[in-house]
Amino acid sequence: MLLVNAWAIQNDPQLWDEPDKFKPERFLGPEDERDRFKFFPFGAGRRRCPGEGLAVRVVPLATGSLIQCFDWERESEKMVDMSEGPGLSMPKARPLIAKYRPRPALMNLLSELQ
Ligand code: HEM
Repeated sequence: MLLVNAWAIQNDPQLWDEPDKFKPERFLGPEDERDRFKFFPFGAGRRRCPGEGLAVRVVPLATGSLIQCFDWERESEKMVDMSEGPGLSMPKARPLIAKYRPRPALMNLLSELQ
């Protein structure tokens, strides 16, 4: 069995400028020009994830809805601990605890969903 260390490639400072920084703009270029073996969250080749099309539509929709509908806060002033725990799917070492409340403009809409 061949196991590719995707984490090492996707965090390699020789491939990425400040790999540990949140810089979504690094992905703004046309998709065709991106190196498919430099960033591959859905794998590569014949066994690559068949759910990619669904995932790239549903994840932004779900995330956007949560941001649009609720105000979010950390539970304290401390920054979120992004340490990784053991496991293949890179779980957070400590769970994220956040506070949220519906945005006033959406109270009526959200109450109709029950
Ligand atoms: C953000 C969401 C997702 C991520 C990051 C992800 C990532 C991956 C990765 C890395 C693989 C292994 C690819 C390889 O071996 O090269 C995989 C395989 C697979 N994924 Fe996903 N996936 C996601 C969502 C989904 C969804 C929504 C579905 C189905 C509705 C799905 C179905 C599958 C299946 C069936 C395989 C096995 C393919 C095979 O072995 O031939 N995935 N996925």
